[in-house]
Amino acid sequence: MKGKDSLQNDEEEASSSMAFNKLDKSLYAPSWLAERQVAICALCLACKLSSKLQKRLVQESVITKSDNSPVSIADFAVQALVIHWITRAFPNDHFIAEEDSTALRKDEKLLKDVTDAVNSVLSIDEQLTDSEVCDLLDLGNRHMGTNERTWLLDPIDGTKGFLRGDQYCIALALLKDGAIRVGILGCPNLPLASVPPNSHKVGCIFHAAQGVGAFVQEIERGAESYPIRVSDVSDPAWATFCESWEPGHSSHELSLEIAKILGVNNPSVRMDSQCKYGVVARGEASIYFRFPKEGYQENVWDHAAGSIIIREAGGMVTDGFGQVLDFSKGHYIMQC
Ligand SMILES: Nc1ncnc2c1ncn2[C@@H]1O[C@H](COP(=O)(O)OS(=O)(=O)O)[C@@H](OP(=O)(O)O)[C@H]1O
Ligand SMILES: [Mg+2]
Ligand SMILES: [Mg+2]
Ligand SMILES: [Mg+2]
Repeated sequence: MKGKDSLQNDEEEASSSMAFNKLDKSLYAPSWLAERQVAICALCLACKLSSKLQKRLVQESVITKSDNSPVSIADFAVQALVIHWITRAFPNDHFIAEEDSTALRKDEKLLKDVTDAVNSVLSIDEQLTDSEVCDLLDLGNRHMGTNERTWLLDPIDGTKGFLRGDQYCIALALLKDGAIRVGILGCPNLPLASVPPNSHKVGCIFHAAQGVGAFVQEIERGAESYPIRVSDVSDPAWATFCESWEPGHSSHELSLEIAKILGVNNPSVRMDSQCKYGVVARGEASIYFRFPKEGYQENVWDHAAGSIIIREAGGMVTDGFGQVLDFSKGHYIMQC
């Protein structure tokens, strides 16, 4: 039988172990290392594939979706490839991705071109069939519970830029328990840095994880990562802002008007895709304005990865009312 003291000891032990558990959690917050490594690997391969496809652009392989936006072989092939890579490492994870297999299931030649493209960057023993490619694509369109680990994927963000031969990126983010935990942007046409010694190297990957920071690296597995910070310019007169290349995606007139009111003197940097978030995260521009037409609802995959990279680089991403963005409600971004 235990005396008072021994009970007291048990209580002390229990409370100290609770304290340890608390301490444990705060000291060893997840760094999402495995997820970052797998996602960076996936994007290295995906960037290799998209660069190859951008070089041999075949305009007849571009189709127009029901919302009038373009989609190419590259969008389908990259989505299938990235989902293939992530599910191999994390078979229970879910996805919300931009594309699906509907068009491919109706067009044998297009499906074959997409499967060939994916297989061109996979080893002989990993080759996928047409039907596996369709199934992988459709994994991006299953509904998930709000607490499930869910990857948000834009296989080619800035498809119009991609087709023009300009900037685009591959955007991947991990949502868990309602918040974005990891974000990766593969930007094959963006210089590694704007200043020497790395300005001549083209192509970079931005990556960030909650509480870990934001980094940039070359598009190469195992390449060294460099920490990045947003600009410390506080006087708008010295600020540079960026905005969409396409005036139909974001009003150039409105951003110019607001820039004038703020006293921004520099001309805007117009660039396709979430590459804009990367440019702001490493301090080459200080503001990203986006003013879509009234009624347009932003997709989660168009901003999730960019947002965490900005936040981890010391910046802020909000809607026009200063509210943080909610990525946890499905395809569309909600205001918190
Ligand atoms: N009407 C409208 N308004 C606002 N945004 C739209 C609109 N239409 C499309 N999109 C989305 O814009 C994504 C491309 O990113 P950006 O607009 O930053 O780049 S761009 O310079 O305009 O190409 C683009 O992403 P991708 O479809 O992945 O290319 C779209 O999701
Ligand atoms: Mg699109
Ligand atoms: Mg997009
Ligand atoms: Mg896209």
